[in-house]
Amino acid sequence: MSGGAVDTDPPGSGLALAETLTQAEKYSPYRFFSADDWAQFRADTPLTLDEEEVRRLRSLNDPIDLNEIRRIYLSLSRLLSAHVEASQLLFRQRQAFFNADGTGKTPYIIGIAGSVAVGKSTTARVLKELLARWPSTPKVDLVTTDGFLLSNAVLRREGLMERKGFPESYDVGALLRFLSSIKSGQRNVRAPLYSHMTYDVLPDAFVEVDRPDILIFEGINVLQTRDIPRDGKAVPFVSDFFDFSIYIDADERLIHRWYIERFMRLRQTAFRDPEAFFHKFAKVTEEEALAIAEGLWREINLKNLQDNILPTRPRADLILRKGANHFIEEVALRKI
Ligand SMILES: Nc1ncnc2c1ncn2[C@@H]1O[C@H](COP(=O)(O)OP(=O)(O)O)[C@@H](O)[C@H]1O
Ligand SMILES: CC(C)(COP(=O)(O)O)[C@@H](O)C(=O)NCCC(=O)O
Repeated sequence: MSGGAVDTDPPGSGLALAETLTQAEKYSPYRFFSADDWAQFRADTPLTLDEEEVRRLRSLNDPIDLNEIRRIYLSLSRLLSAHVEASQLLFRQRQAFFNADGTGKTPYIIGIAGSVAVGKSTTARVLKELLARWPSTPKVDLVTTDGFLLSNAVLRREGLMERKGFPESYDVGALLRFLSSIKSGQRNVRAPLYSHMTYDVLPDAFVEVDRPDILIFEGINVLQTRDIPRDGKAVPFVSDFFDFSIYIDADERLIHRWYIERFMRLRQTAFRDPEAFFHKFAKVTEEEALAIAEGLWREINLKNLQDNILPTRPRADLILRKGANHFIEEVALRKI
């Protein structure tokens, strides 16, 4: 990441504006933009969503609005359009290089990573809609990695219920088989589904992915790596299948606040359902609920963020850094 020997201090991978606008940017693999500068790159990209559609796409507790789409997401959509077009051109050039006749191009895969409660789902859904409305009307699918979690029965048996979301709680083999099938151009590839209501993977429920032009693959773990074995039997990382990756970032204290606020709102909504796994938390006092949310944050999600998610940030092609209220304040784009 440091780009060779230099006399100065090695660049940090942090995104604090003060740091990024100085010496560090010169040696960093990223170019940094304030949200206002980033917004200029939307050029004449049309706004294809309306206020009502944005309301429908956003998650609980995420105040994203049309202005934020205009400010951040139109430039991102334009950038991704350039990347997808370049990838299609490269594909045709490769075909010519091999004198191959046209087996179709396989899906362009965009990974979206970041902490629990940082708002990955909203970003993924908004991008899906914007990309699908390009003039070329590509088919865009979205898959989330929670479907690849081990079932609660297995997690309990292995003593991993308190480690949900940690690397060992996913069926990594299934994740890799899924992405490998997609990238080899297979049709009707099945991805398992997760329910936040039952807090478990859904038995026998799948979504079928049938050769989309673009697949958005979203989850906390998508940029994670593993130790490489010395016996030459290395298996790929999930991100080896990505054409582009995005990390949604924010100060740990903000994400903490968003997690707690969301939990307290879920108590008044989703947890009210007697079928909900967390229904018991709708019935305790406000103070008890707060203590439970704080415990879940501290013991599971914060640890996972610090140990397994944040360390993957420097692997992303693009980092969207949020400030208070979920609004993006800074953008870092990997130099090419
Ligand atoms: N216990 C829960 N019950 C119902 N919905 C939930 C629960 N936990 C999270 N969600 C919803 O699931 C989605 C994914 O949440 P999460 O994995 O934390 O990612 P992010 O907040 O980055 O999108 C969000 O839309 C969130 O509001
Ligand atoms: C299901 C999750 C691991 C997120 O999974 P992802 O889609 O990012 O793979 C997370 O939302 C979660 O439930 N974490 C467990 C701790 C908690 O209940 O907050």
